[in-house]
Amino acid sequence: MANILVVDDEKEICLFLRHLLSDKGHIVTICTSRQEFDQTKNDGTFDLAFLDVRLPDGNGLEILKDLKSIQPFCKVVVMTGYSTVKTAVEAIKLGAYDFIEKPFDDIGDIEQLTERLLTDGAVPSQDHVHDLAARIGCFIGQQEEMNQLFSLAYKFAQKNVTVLIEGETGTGKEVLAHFIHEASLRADYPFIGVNCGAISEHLLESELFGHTKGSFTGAAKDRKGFFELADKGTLFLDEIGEASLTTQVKLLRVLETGEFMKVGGETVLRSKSRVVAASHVDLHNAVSKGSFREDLLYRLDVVKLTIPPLRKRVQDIPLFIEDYLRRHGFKLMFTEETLELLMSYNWPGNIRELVNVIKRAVALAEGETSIITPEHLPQKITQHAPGVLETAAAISPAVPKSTGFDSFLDQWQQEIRDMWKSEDITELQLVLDSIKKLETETIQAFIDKSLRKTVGNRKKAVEGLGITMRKLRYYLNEKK
Ligand SMILES: Nc1ncnc2c1ncn2[C@@H]1O[C@H](COP(=O)(O)OP(=O)(O)OP(=O)(O)O)[C@@H](O)[C@H]1O
Repeated sequence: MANILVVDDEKEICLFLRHLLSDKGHIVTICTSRQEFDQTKNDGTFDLAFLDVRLPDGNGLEILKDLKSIQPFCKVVVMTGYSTVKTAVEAIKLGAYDFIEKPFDDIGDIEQLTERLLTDGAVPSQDHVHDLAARIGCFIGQQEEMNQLFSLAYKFAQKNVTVLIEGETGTGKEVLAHFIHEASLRADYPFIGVNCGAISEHLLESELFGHTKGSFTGAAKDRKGFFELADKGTLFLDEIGEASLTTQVKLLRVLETGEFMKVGGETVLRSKSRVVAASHVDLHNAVSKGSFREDLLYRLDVVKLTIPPLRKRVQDIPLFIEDYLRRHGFKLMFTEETLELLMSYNWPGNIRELVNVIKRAVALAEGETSIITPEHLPQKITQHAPGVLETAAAISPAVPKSTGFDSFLDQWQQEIRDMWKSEDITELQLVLDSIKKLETETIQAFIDKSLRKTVGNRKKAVEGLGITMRKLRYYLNEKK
């Protein structure tokens, strides 16, 4: 017998849960408002709470924080509608154990969840997350942010919601999508990945939705698309931001209704697969530029998981290497100095780049030595040692550092705002001078950034900047 709290302004939901849970022998306390919750929260100890996230006189997340601080051992399940699933992500970050969607589809699910939560031993812990990750060769590391990310992914994997993964190139978006698939009830069905940016619009539509015989030149027979082949599994749409606007309309339709048609087909088919989408560009920016549909983003962005770049979790690099070497059966050791160099590099290609650097080092050391030293690393990393950066900065001493540029931008904005707000008529020359200053400083800052990135290599810098060497010298005040 357990003490269960139900907080929901919908009386039918409260009565339903009271009926369901007291039938199982539990004591159920009901609050239909924040006010009632405040009056009840200190009445005894609750083992479990079902919380609505939207109350007329309060926010469920505030109640959650409150409840967790007074009764830290009370397990909390939040109840959401489809439009509030995003709030569930917040709730889980704040310590809720799980969420259920209203209206309730399956009473059995609630009974099982209650049973599971009230039987401590059956509560899936962080160990389950790590065990699954290890089984599929997915590294999590020790950083809090990554652990929280994988635990969220694990929880949402079991739900029927679309997941959007954001992260720079090579951060492991596909690896995470695969983890979600394996953690879901769909694990026995296919996991199919497609890169929306790698193929032409026409081919992409045919790959996704299939085509009928004769629908285009070369379509010799009917073919199933990924939505059909994935069946009840997971379809991973990588680089979704690259899909054309026409394909986006069709994707929106499948996500909204589950319906689609083959290219050239006339029969409406239904998809049961779950979509996990990924993008290395910020899709909200793409919406504001008009290259991505807002309604599609709304559909995709139900649960957003953002993978941090490797440079923000360099402490995990030695662990990653250890894990990689163990998984591949290499009996090698990286020296402290080598690890330090790897940790001070900025990894624009993220884990993919790290894997390539490890593979290269292993290949160079093979048959020669079991100790990996800086000699086994590419120059871009050994040259990135502290001191080299200072050399790069010394090349253009007049240039502000990027943080300095940030504060310059703030100051500049303020200066223009002050002129704009001034009651007096502003001399236009002052405005023009200020704009000129912005131009000069911005150019200098971008040049500085490129020189830092190329560790002072001017040839590479001009290639990236798309300017001539002469122009670079001009900007660096070395007019020749
Ligand atoms: N968590 C991880 N554990 C183990 N290996 C990883 C992990 N994340 C990434 N990798 C490695 O990095 C490579 C790139 O990962 P992945 O393809 O998932 O990145 P991505 O973010 O989808 O890249 P892109 O943006 O280019 O599509 C993988 O092949 C894998 O070797």
